[in-house]
This record gives sequence, C-alpha cells and structure tokens, in this order.
Amino acid sequence: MTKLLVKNGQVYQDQQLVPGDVLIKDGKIAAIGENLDQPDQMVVDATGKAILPGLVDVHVHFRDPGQTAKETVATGSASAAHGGYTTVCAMPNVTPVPNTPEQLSQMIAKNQQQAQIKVLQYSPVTVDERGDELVDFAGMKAAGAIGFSNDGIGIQTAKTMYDAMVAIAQTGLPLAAHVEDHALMNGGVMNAGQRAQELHLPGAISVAETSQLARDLELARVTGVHYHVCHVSTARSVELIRRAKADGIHVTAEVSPHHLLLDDSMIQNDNPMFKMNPPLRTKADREALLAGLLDGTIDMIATDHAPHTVADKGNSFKDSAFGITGLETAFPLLFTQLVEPGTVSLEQLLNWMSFNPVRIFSIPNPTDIKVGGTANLSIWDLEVDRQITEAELQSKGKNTPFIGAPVVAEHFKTICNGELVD
Ligand SMILES: NC(=O)N[C@@H](CC(=O)O)C(=O)O
Ligand SMILES: [Zn+2]
Ligand SMILES: [Zn+2]
Repeated sequence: MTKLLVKNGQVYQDQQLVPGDVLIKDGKIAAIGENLDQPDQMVVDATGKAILPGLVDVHVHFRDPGQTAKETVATGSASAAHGGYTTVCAMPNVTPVPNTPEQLSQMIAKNQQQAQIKVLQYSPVTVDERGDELVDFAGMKAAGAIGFSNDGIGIQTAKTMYDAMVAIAQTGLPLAAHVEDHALMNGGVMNAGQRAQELHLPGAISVAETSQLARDLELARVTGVHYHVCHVSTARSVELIRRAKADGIHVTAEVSPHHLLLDDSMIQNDNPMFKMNPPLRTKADREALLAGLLDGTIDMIATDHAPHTVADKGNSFKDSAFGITGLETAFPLLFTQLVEPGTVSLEQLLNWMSFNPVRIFSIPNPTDIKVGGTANLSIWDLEVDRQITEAELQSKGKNTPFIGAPVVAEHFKTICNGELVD
C-alpha cells in the first residue's frame, strides 16, 4: 500500500488556497486537513508551496514512433510531468500514422508502459492524415482513442470533413480540427501583414484559418458532431465560434499559450523560435483570444507542444520547421503574465488548464482535489523570481522563444495517480 503525505502546503480547495496537508493512499486522496501526521508514510514537505490540480493538455506531439530524435513517449511525458501535467493527449502525426485500431491499441499500450503520467491518444481522421480515406472510427473508439484529429494539416475538402463528421458523431468522441486552407496559405511562414513585409517573409492570410472554420461550423451544425477547434489564432475565429455556440452548435475550442502571450510584432529578426502553425497574429488578435477565454467562447488552453531538433529548427526562419515546445513553460508563463498582474484569477487559469479539459474530453483521470478523488496534483512555488532556462527543460526539444523569460512560478513536484512522478 503506497502512502504519501504532502505536508504544510496551500491546498487548492473550493477555488481557494487553504493551508493544509494532503494524505494519499493507493492512488486516492485519503484526507485533507491540518496536522495529518501518521506513521510510516513518505513525506513531501510542501512548506510555502501551492498544491494545485494536475494540469491537462489535450494537444501535444510526442514524435514517437518515427522522429524519436525530437521526442519520445518517455521524454515527452517526463517533460509533461515537469510542467505539472498529469494527463496529455498525443496527436497521431507520427510515422507510421496509427491507421488501424490494431496499430492504435499498440500505441496506447506503449504510451501506458513508457509514460509516468497518463498519455491518451488521438486517432487520425483519414489514413496517413491524407486524402479522403476515412479510418474505422468505431474500431478506433473501441481501441481507446480519446478523439480524432488530422492535426498538422487541415482537412482540405468539405466532402471529406462532412463524411468524417457524420461517422464521428456516431462515436460521441470529439473531432479536433487544425483549420488551415493550404491553397490560401500560399506558402506563408508567418502572419501576412506589416511585420512579414518588414522581415521580407512570405505571409499567410488569416482567412486561411477562418474560411475553413466557417465551413466546418456549418458542417458541424448539420452533423451534430462534437467539433473541437485546435489552436485558435484570430479574432475573427473567436467571433465565429462565439456565434456558433450561441446557435447551439456543439463546438469547443482551445488556444495555445504562445498565441495568448505573443503576437507578430514581437517576432525577432529571422528567429525561427517564433515560427509555428497557425502563425502568431496581430496584437488585436491576441487580445481577442484572451477575451474569448474570459467570456467562455474558448474553453481551454492547450500547449501544442511541438518539439524539434536543432537540425530542423536551427535554420533561417524560412527554412526551419513549424512549431514550439510548451509543456514546461505553459504554467509558469501564464501564471506570471496573467494571474500575477490580476488579469485573470488562479481559478480561471486552472479551469482552462485542468478542469475544463477533463470535463469536455471526458478525461479518465480527473483532477479535483477532494477526499476520495484520484491524487493528481501539481505542486508549485509561486513566489520565486527567476528566468526560464534551457537547462531546466526535460523535453528533447529546446525550441521555444521563452528561454530567458522572467517567471514567478517554479515547479516543485507532480503527483500522478498517487505516485511522485517528478
Ligand atoms: N504547430 C506546429 O507548428 N506544428 C505541429 C503541427 C500542428 O500542431 O499543426 C507539429 O507537429 O510540429
Ligand atoms: Zn495543428
Ligand atoms: Zn499540433
């Protein structure tokens, strides 16, 4: 029987930080209160630390199998644990793509074996994330898929999206969409506009995102599928989702930390760490994303953790890969830049980073801190004065524009299913 006693922390209960200890037995929270001394348990001294729910990220890339120089299930999940996450959902843009229920269940078994936290797995929508050959949706659900996604590429034709939605609606699982029309992107590597002109880089117009989103919302309306929008990046997308929700369409949405905290005016000259899909947009877009979170249009924050090697990311802006890592920087940055100055509350941030994803994706690893609940905790020092360093990152991918960013939060421990995982 595993026993763990987390002592003298500030426990997040009823939307407040309350002084206390947390006693954990056999994966569950056995008691919460002051002075919970008991013989023969392992003690974690959390004096001065905040004991928060484990974080949940519905959008990560672990590159395993196929590109294990960038990340593996083991390093990706270690990175997640170090960032305070107890559950993540891995995208299927790996090589080979898990196209069949058998391949997907093998991946899920491997995730379970090699990860210290819960790594749930998306099924692709179409075979090899290409063309129009749909996967066996019922079989993928039976194999354990958490949802369906062709993340990395938008589904280019309305016919494929419509057929997929009709079938996925039957499963009840979410269809998580990367919305980008390739032809309209026209080879753009950053947001089209003044900054792209200054940097002499090809720009992608934001209607590449919004036109496909508008199409999908109309298809979701008639099919009734749970349609989840990945990494929303424009003000107009927020407006389209807001109206769709008001119309009763079953749509949910995520935004990434980088789209909330950065915009294209901040892109440093030819620095590929600012390159990702969808691209950083304008300051007005960034402000609209935060407004969308605040009014409930956007439901959650997901990192889109996209690790790359130096060989792929260390070139010019134009020639580097798209994507940045996020698991270890998300909470410290968002706490520092949004909660500390009072722009949002800790309660709101934890809803977006833990409780809403659990509820909306029916995550089988809940994070409520209550007696009898599963012990999924992230423990933080929230009163430090430091900078993010490359050395602290456990991900193989060091590709983030946030090295050197000042933060007031520092990871202390993560407990997943009652076990200390970092
Ligand atoms: N976001 C990115 O720029 N890249 C992601 C794919 C994706 O999320 O679309 C990746 O897999 O590298
Ligand atoms: Zn994507
Ligand atoms: Zn992604």
